[in-house]
Parts: sequence; structure tokens; C-alpha cells
Amino acid sequence: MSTPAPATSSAVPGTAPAPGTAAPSTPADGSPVPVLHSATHRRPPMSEAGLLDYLVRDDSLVWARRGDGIVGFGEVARFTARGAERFDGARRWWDAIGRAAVVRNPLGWPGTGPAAFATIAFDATSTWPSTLVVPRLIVGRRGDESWLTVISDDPDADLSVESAEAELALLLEEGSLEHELGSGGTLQPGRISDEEHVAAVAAGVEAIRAGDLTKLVLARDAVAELDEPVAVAQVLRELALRYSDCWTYSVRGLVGATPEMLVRVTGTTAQARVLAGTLDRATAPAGDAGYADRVLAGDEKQRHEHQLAIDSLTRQLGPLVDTMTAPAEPFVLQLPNVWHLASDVEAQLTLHDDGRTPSALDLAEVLHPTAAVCGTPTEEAAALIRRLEGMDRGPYAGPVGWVDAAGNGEFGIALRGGVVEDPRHVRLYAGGGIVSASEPEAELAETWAKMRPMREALGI
Ligand SMILES: C=C(O[C@H]1C=CC=C(C(=O)O)[C@@H]1O)C(=O)O
Repeated sequence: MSTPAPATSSAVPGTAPAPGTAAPSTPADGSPVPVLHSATHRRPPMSEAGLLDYLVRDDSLVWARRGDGIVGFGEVARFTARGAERFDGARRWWDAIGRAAVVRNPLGWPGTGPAAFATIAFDATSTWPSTLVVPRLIVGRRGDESWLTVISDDPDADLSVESAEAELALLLEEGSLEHELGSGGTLQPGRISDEEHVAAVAAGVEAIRAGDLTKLVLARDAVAELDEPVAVAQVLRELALRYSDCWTYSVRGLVGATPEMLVRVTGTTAQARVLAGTLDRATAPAGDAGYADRVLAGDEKQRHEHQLAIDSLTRQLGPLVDTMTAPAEPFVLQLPNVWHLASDVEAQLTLHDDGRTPSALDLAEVLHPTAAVCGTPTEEAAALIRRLEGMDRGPYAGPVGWVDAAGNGEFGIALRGGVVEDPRHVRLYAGGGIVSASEPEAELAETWAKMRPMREALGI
């Protein structure tokens, strides 16, 4: 176990909070948290585009799918931590914020009231600052319902709907849509070259065949070097439009659209979308309608890889739930770049003695890392990842999403994305599950297919 580094208030490189909204940071050592005051106002139904119309600022916080979700602007409080205690520190901080907050929320739906956007590092040894951010304004939509929450650490702040709407209008007007997308750039090698990735996969297959473990997920990176500063808002819109089955996210420099839901908590219900097993659509023969069913769903190796990911989720979730349903057969999820084997799992959470159920953040800690991004058994796989990859995954493959004061929330697995390291450099990550039948060259090709959404959205 590594020693947790103290919480800091450092911003992720390449990002900046909205002007005039520098946030007080609070350490994880139990010292007082800011008392937040919030008011949630109902809004008229949005246009069909929903939250897409609100993806106009590079510095916004985003969790959106098919126009639903939440978008945050500005920042009133932030927690950061590194090390093994990053989850625990984040949970304690968020619980303390929730207990102290003065909340006016007549709606009570998931995502209303104060909420925090979160990115948690994949590994305890990472230098990535696991971060919770409470925005100044949150716009939300769920179907026909829409709301605006305003949050302040000033007890005398004006939280009226008029002033919140005026502030939002100004922020949107200042939006960064003037950036043009795709002015060009190149993809540079990352910390792991193609050859190194192939060699790492071959070594992983050898370890699996030797019986050291059953499954391992190995990843690599590449750096998008852009001719113009990255237009984050445009990238998000591109991803959200093209990858409408995915959850588009942006949290302080971490940007992407993930197809995999680690956990969603709505009241006492927990849901997950487990993915493992991939087929590149670019290599599919034209006009062969049954191709994915035959080559993906009908493939022993892919199904084995998928089953291991389901097993890891249900094993971890099992002790916390009264009932759980997982389909007997995965379905084929079609994305613009790849097909995946997918399974939707749903569970009813067990009530604690105090009448509460675990929050989305609690469950993200319990479930991370699943076999979809680490391997089986977890400890052996994590150790081998450190040895064979030898790179800091940062937030890649860690939980990304949001949690509200009631514990509702959504945490995706931060896949199909990248980190804005500075305005002209975005580090992309992708990996794949390795089992005994895996072929190193095919695994390398799969990582390229998984980087395609971000490359397209960046215009390179
Ligand atoms: C590790 C990644 O994908 C995971 C999620 C879906 C399918 C996967 C696979 O087939 O290997 C991976 O487990 C990634 O996108 O970087």
C-alpha cells in the first residue's frame, strides 16, 4: 500500500476553472469543509438536442448521453488526492460536504441539488490527482425534465432563478465555439511503442498459459500533437453526436466518450454495463449482416473474456445487494468504430442498519478495477500490468462521472478518451483484454480501433 500524498489544489494542466471561480480546496485529513448553499430550479423542457446545446465551453464539466445528463460550469469546491486513500478521502470529503450543505431542492431527482464531478486515478501509484469538483452552476436534463442548480459558499449569495439563469446565459455566450475543429496535427508515439505493446501482450499471453493468471488487460498510449489549441467543447460535441450510445465526459482535462458503465446508482438500484470482447468494424466485409454475431458473439475466446468481466463485477457487487440480474447471453453493442460484447447488470442494494444504501462513489470503489480493465485475479493482473506496461495510466480506465448529495450517481470507466496535457497535446490511451488465445498483432490493431473516436473528434 502506498502512502497517500496530501490533497492539493493544483489544477490539471491544460485546463482552467471559469474566470472568477477559483475553488477552495479541502484536505482529506478531516479538517472542515466549506458550507455550500444551493438552490435547484426547474426549467422548461430543452430542445431535442438537450445538453448538446450546452457543450460550448472548453472548461465545462460534462457527463452526457443522448442529450441527457449534467453539465457543470465554474467551480465552488474541489478535493484532490493521490495514493491508496484516494477513494476513501473523496468519499469522506463528499459525505462531509453533503452533511454541511444547506440545500433547497424541491425536485429531488438524481443529479439535482449539489453534485460533484469526479475523476479517479486507475492505480494507487499514479501521479494523476483524483479530483472531485463541485461546480458553481449545474444544468441537467432527464428526458422532458430539466433543471438548473446554483451553488455558493457564500451564505448571503443570491441563489434566485433569475440570477442563476442570467449567469448561465453569460457563461454560454462567452462559450468557446469560435474554435474550429480539425485544423490538423499528427499522432506521435506515446510512452509505449507499437513494438513494446506487442512484446508486452506476448509476455502476458505466456504468463496466462503458464497458469499465473486467467486474464490481463494491457494498454498503451499515443500523443495527439495539434496544430491549433485543442477545442475541447467541439471535441465533446463530436463525440456526443457520433457516439450516442456512449457517455461523453469531461472532468478537468480528462475527455472522452465511454461505452462502459462501471455503476449507476438511482435510489436503491444499481446498474452496470459490462463490456469485454471487441471486433473492429473497419475490417468487416461489406454486406455481411451476420458478421458480428458469428465472429464476435460466436467466438469462444471473446465470450470467455466477456464472462470473466461479468464474474468480476458480480463477485464484488454480490455482498452488497439483495437481488441481482445478469443476462445469460451478452448482446452485441454496435458503435461507429467497433462491436462489443455487452451485458447490462441490475441489482437492488441492501439497506444498511442506518437505512442507507451505498452511494455511487462507494460502489465505484468496491467495483474498481473490474476484469474489463485489469484482469483476473485482480491482484496478480494489477502487478503484471505495472511490470509489463510500466506506464502511469493516470485517469485512463479509472472511474469518471458524478455523484449527488443523496448518493445517486453515474461512474463510467474512463475509456476511449485522453488527457489534455497542454493546449496542443492530448494523450490518448487504449487497451484490450488478453486471454490465453490472444494474438499480439491483433491486440495492437484493436488499440488503434479504440483510439479512432478521439482521433476523429480531434481531426487527426
Ligand atoms: C480496455 C479497453 O476496453 C475494454 C472495454 C471493452 C472491451 C475490451 C476488450 O475487448 O478488450 C476491454 O476490456 C479500452 O478501450 O481501452
